[in-house]
Amino acid sequence: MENGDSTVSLELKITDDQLRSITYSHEPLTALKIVAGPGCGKTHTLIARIVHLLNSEVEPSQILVLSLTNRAVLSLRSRLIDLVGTELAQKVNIQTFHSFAMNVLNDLIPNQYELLGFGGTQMISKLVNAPFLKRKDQITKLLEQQMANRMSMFRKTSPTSSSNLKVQQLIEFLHNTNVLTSSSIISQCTLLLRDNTQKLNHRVLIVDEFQDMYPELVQLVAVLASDCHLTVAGDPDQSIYSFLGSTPYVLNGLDKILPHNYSEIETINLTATFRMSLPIIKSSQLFSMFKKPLTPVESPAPSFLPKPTKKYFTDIVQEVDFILEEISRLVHQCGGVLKPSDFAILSFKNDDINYAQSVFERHGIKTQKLGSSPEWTNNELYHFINFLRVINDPGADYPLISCLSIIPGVGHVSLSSLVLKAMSSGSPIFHLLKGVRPVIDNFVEDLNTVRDRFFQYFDDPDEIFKITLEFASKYGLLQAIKSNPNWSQKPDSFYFKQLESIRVGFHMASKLRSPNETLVQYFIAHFADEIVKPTEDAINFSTIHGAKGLEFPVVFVLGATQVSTFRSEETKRLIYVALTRAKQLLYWNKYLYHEDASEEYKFQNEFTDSIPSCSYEYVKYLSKITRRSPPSLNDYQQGIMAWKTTKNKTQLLATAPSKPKGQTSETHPILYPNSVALPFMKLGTRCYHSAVSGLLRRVIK
Ligand SMILES: Nc1ncnc2c1ncn2[C@@H]1O[C@H](COP(=O)(O)OP(=O)(O)OP(=O)(O)O)[C@@H](O)[C@H]1O
Repeated sequence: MENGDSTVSLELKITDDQLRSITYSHEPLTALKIVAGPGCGKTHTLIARIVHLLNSEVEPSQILVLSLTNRAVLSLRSRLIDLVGTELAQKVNIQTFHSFAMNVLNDLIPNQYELLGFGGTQMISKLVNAPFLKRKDQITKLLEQQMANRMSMFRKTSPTSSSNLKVQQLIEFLHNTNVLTSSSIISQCTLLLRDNTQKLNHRVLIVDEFQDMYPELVQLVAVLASDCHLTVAGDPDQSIYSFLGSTPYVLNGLDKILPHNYSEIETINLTATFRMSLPIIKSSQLFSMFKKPLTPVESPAPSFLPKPTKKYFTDIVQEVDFILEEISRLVHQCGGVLKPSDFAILSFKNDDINYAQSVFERHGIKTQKLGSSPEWTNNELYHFINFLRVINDPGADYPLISCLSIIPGVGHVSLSSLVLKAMSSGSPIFHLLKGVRPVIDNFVEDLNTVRDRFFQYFDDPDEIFKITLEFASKYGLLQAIKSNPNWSQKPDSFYFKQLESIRVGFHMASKLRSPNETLVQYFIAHFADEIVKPTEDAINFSTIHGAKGLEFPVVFVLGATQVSTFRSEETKRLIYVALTRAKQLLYWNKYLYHEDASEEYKFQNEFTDSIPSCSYEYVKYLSKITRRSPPSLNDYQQGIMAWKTTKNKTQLLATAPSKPKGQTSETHPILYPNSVALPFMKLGTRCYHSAVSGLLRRVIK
């Protein structure tokens, strides 16, 4: 394609099937479906296809690429940048479904829509005081039903006292304040686009991870595909969002989703995997529903590749101790070929992963939690953003009521009567606060003082962060944190690290904002895009959902609390995703007292109960996978000896050199106009501690 006077060229190693997928026609009303197992290069192929499109006179802005998570979007963007450079890659429209839908809503309707976040569901449960509305999923489900029907079905079940806010009034309040749930954002966007598709100018729509499309997303894809070319990629065995309504059969049913005027739908299967060793392929195939043929690109596979290890534990304490010692052994016996970032510990449940991470941190080992949105947006620290928004604009009802809902001493009656008054008078809630409760009067008085300081320092990220944190801490943030039943079990670093990522987010916002917006406006619009780029000196922790699409040389799957492995097909698919994140060494742990007798016999051939040996031959082989120099035979032997003679083996891991000699870790964020990638460990940790440790530590511990 002509881009100024430069031409983009593509030099990649590709298989024949990948080449066919990359160069397949992009005529309007044709579709290409790429079905492939883990590591077969779906993402790799999609990126190469985008480069091919750019070379085929498709303008970058005419390519719309949608995926589910920030992490997937970041990965697609950074891989595209590697191939075509930042300037051209930035022009290709790569977004999550949610940010795309939110942008469409905000472009087509002159309202500032916002997402009902973590704080919102907590606020709602306090506001309506309905016993049937306690859990986040119940609230979200109810709101979605209500928003969809725009009618109250809950008159009978909603509270009857006149001072109570009824559910339908709550819906109206949220509607007036332009608050949407994550799935209603998608459905509202679909409704709008049904009448307005001409406002979008894409010629090609590309959707990655298509197996995870749930009904609302499928409808949006159908509308967006109405007069362009569609390419989708997916793996039915990796469909793990059935709780949102997705099914592994959605790929099969693509023809039923697409408009009738589509002239052809071509399917290309990719079967060569570039990721997993042959023993890992064989073990993971036990969990494949669709039994797709999958072969390693390396053929024949060397005979010394270790089988995955299957270990049994009675509880998670014992299990995590084993993992700690095993990682320490591998790091030392492999003579520098494996670094902490090569290890991933994956689990079914967030609590397990938090526990495991806290044990590692207690031993002084650096860790990082992977996820597709910043961790603090899914816990009590989310309230920080509401305080920030209230300081920035007290007239915004939704963040204001969210803040009021966590102030100790402000109860359901005050909150609901405020909302009802605001609805009947049409005044902003801020104008109605006087005299409601003494604590609210103090809040208003402090808010006015805080706002003076806030606008004085509007361009100073550290001050903005500090002012907001002080104010939020005084009015309920700390109590909200402490109300979490698990707060006392979390390591000291749990909230500190996340606060640090917020503070660094402000720094990034001050660099990335455009001249006509403030750093706070930028931060408010983009905080959810932040994801932490992995660093070399930290071990990775993630839920299986959060590790989707990633790969690591060594993977441990936590299992001691996973009582029944074969409860459902969905669980099998989760296990499949977990096992297939591993390139070389895989540990699948299980709960000792639960035997799935009917299935267990199948594992005998594909797993072993011994730990893999680190022979020199294997270490040299591993060095090719991790692209690090192998140790000399002498260094290797010394590592083995050091391991044998050291008593405290875990301590050995904490003191392991974090970086190979002469090599610096690559922690630079990739800066996109609509994302904030945060290398938070690099930017002034000390300054942050002095800013917040006094504040938080005093109250939390
Ligand atoms: N033709 C190729 N040549 C060399 N490496 C490749 C090729 N195709 C894919 N890879 C590598 O294989 C690995 C897996 O690729 P990719 O992430 O695109 O797979 P995927 O099918 O999207 O995986 P998953 O299903 O787990 O999301 C990556 O490290 C990628 O760089």
